Amino acid sequence: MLRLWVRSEFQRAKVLCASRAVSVRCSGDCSNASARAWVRPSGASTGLQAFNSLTKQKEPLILAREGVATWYSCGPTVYDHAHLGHACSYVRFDILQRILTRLFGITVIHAMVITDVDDKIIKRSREENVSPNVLASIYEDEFKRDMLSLKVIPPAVYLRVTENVHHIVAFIDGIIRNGHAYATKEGDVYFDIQSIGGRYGKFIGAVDPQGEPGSTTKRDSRDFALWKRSKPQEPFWESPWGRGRPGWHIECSTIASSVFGSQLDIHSGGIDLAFPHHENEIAQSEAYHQCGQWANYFLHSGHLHLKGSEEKMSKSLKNYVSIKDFLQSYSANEFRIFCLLSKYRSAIDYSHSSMVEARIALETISTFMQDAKAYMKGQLKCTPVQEVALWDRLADTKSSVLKALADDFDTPRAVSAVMNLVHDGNCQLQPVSTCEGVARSPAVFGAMISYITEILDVFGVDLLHTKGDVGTSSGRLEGVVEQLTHFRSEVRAFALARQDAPTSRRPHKAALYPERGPLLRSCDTLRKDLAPLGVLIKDRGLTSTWELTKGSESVQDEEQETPS
Ligand SMILES: Nc1ncnc2c1ncn2[C@@H]1O[C@H](COP(=O)(O)OP(=O)(O)OP(=O)(O)O)[C@@H](O)[C@H]1O
Ligand SMILES: [Zn+2]
Repeated sequence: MLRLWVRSEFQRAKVLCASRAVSVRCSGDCSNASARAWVRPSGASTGLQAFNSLTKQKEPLILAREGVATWYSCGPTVYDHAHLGHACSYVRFDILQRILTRLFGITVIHAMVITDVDDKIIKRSREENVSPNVLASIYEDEFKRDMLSLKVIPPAVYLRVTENVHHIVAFIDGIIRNGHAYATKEGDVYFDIQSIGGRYGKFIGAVDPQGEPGSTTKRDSRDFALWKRSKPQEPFWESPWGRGRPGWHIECSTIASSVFGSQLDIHSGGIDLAFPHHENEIAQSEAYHQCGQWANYFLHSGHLHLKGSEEKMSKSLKNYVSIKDFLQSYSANEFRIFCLLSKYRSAIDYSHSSMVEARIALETISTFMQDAKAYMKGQLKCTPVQEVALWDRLADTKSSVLKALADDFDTPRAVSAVMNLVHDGNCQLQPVSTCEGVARSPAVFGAMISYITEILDVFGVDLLHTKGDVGTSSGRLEGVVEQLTHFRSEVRAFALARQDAPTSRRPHKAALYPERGPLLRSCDTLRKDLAPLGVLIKDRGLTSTWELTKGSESVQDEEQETPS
């Protein structure tokens, strides 16, 4: 339903954009400096705007094939534990992909490389006294498991560099034949930056392109390695230039091209990869394919820092929190909310207090959902609800969320719209002890519950399993809590039953049965004892509801009328 509504909403914008689109053609002249300007792709507009690092501004997102986005992302270099910096980048892009798929009806075809041969892998494998293959495969498996535990949808394919070296050799050979790379007498191959003239430098920005260290026979200090001759004891492959292994940048150009051919809609990665890695990928790919614009959109995510640190979290700086350690204290849902609360392009500070903020936001939503359900079931009795106003607020929220997400995936704005809806819903749920004859409006709360569940599900936040996040992964355990609460409710209702006639001490109200007092006190004790264990029981008149929390709750004594 949500998707159909969205599609019709964006149909108009789509037609307008498509008619303005300019076609991108392979110029065949990669040295033409004027070809540096970004050209709006031809194809189908999605109605979204995305910030394109190639133009440093928001551009209409236009896909070569209607309803399909080809998406390549640089994966990790697997020589150490995956950390929260990785989590941040891959969860943020996962959220973007879910938005495209679920809200805008776009099929995302996502391919990711795993860098499993590299200087750092070789160095670490020597330190650990294991082979580079074994080391890489241990950390690759761990990375994939960590991504699953963060509920990141896996790409359609993961591709390892070591399984694609034959493609890489052929790709380098193609670049040499096109006149954009050269082999040295030592057996290295370098990209010839001067051969592409002014086309190099899309992402340089403030960075001074010193170039990487390498052979003294490089033609230009900025030339970078496509192929490195192997040193003793290093892994190697045979090639026309002798034994060696691929440079870092060439793996992405080759592997992206082997999956998607000469044209790509979206390329993503952390902002640290923009220069030189993505710059060099573009140079290689356009030199190989002899085209003017290989990838149409580059999306870069901001860095995660430990709060107060200038440096990004990274393996090489050893300033990281591993994903596994993080998940001992917080849940995947909470991490997603933490990510959603900032724009994907912003730098983000990680700290306990920022996680507490995310936790509180999630609990606010969960508590509203529980209360709204209790209201629907008639367990929570409330003053009359302004139903028409709530329906209007719901419709406004849907449209604000959609507008925010179509505007370069503005998730903080979308979450804020949802939180405002929760706030307004809460304001309407004013409990009363009796509601005889009061009109009820369960349907509008049902609609709010459905929408909030659905939009959070789009973001990958699974409210149904929020309970599972806090340590009760088994649905059976939830069943036990349900039964326990039900039993307690019956005992409590029995203890709160009143004697038939008013007594002289309480002439206007029938008294409770004094001998049932201990039962009532036991019900209170059970409620208080369960709270630190993460089970929050709420008594609502004669019935009770429950929800799972993080277990830090302390419960006040209920003002019960204890039988004397
Ligand atoms: N702190 C971070 N914040 C956001 N994204 C990050 C962070 N660290 C790494 N990434 C992103 O994760 C992906 C994989 O990065 P990579 O394996 O190079 O991690 P790394 O820890 O930076 O490693 P190294 O320290 O060896 O460079 C890249 O897209 C990178 O931009
Ligand atoms: Zn890459």
